[in-house]
Amino acid sequence: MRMESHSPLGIYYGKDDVYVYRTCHTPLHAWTPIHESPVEFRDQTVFGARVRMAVEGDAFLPSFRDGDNRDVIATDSMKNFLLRHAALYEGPSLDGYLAFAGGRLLETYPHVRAVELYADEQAFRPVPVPGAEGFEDSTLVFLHSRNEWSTAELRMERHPDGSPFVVWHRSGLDGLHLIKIRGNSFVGYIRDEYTTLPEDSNRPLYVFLSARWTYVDPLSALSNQATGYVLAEQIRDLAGAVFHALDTRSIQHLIHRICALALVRFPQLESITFQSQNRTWERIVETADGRGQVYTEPRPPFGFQGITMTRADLAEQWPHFEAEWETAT
Ligand SMILES: O=c1[nH]c(=O)c2[nH]c(=O)[nH]c2[nH]1
Repeated sequence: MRMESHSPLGIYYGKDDVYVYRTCHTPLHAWTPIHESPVEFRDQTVFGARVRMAVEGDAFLPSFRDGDNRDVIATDSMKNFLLRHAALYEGPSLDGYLAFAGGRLLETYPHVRAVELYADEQAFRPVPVPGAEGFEDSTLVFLHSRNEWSTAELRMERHPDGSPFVVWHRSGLDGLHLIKIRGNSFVGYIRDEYTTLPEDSNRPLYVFLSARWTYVDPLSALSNQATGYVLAEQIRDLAGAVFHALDTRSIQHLIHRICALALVRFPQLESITFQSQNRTWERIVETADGRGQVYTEPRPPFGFQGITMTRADLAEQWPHFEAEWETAT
């Protein structure tokens, strides 16, 4: 999910796909342990990101209108700026790195009115190696994980005194693909002359998920201590645990409960968004022993769902959610 930035003049430019790798970075701690996840920290011996940076400002109009490049920061220089600032960044989080680099960019180039930064984590996890007491994490060899990844995005502008501030910031999780092999139904929907889908009281459900969340205080994620940081791995595990525990009546039902529990578990979050796509496999045949099924990929088109839940939404929609969830699971 890569969004465009829009300046009042409708002009912006920047650099995309800037790959930043930094070794021997400090680990990122999961400051709020939750019942649904064993993850305590993210090893960042290899910290990787694919970054997109876009700048806006009236000062760039002459370059668009007249071909006058005197105020243009070459996008090649932007790439160098991002890479050099990866070495100078003292905090632990991807989000904090973006805020650091964005703030320094605004300080360095006073004619830039706003900067937007987006990053997809390039996850490298230690491989298990045999040690004296069983398997342990290698400190030398890391696996480039092609599975789900964390994201960070923010916009920065400057105060009247010239100092930079964060206009908005979101952390996220992309590429999460979860299959639940039974315990899902989809029944009771409108049946009319357009309906061909049979009701299913026990379907497998394969969903592609992505999430975005905002903090009550962005410094929880952006400061060099990042003492309120929510790891995307925790959101991933929470989504998996909710899927496991819930007899899902639809994907809408599932993502509502995931958002609600995330807000309960992480009081530092202001809102959470989940988007889903229904990729439920097509059932072909039962296995010979009658215990399993053979499936294949579904054909397009694919249904999708989305929800943004704020703390106020949760209080209004379901004031006793936490107690009811604990009782039900
Ligand atoms: O979880 C679902 N929600 C829907 O709205 C829907 N519509 C559909 O055809 N299948 C599904 N599944």
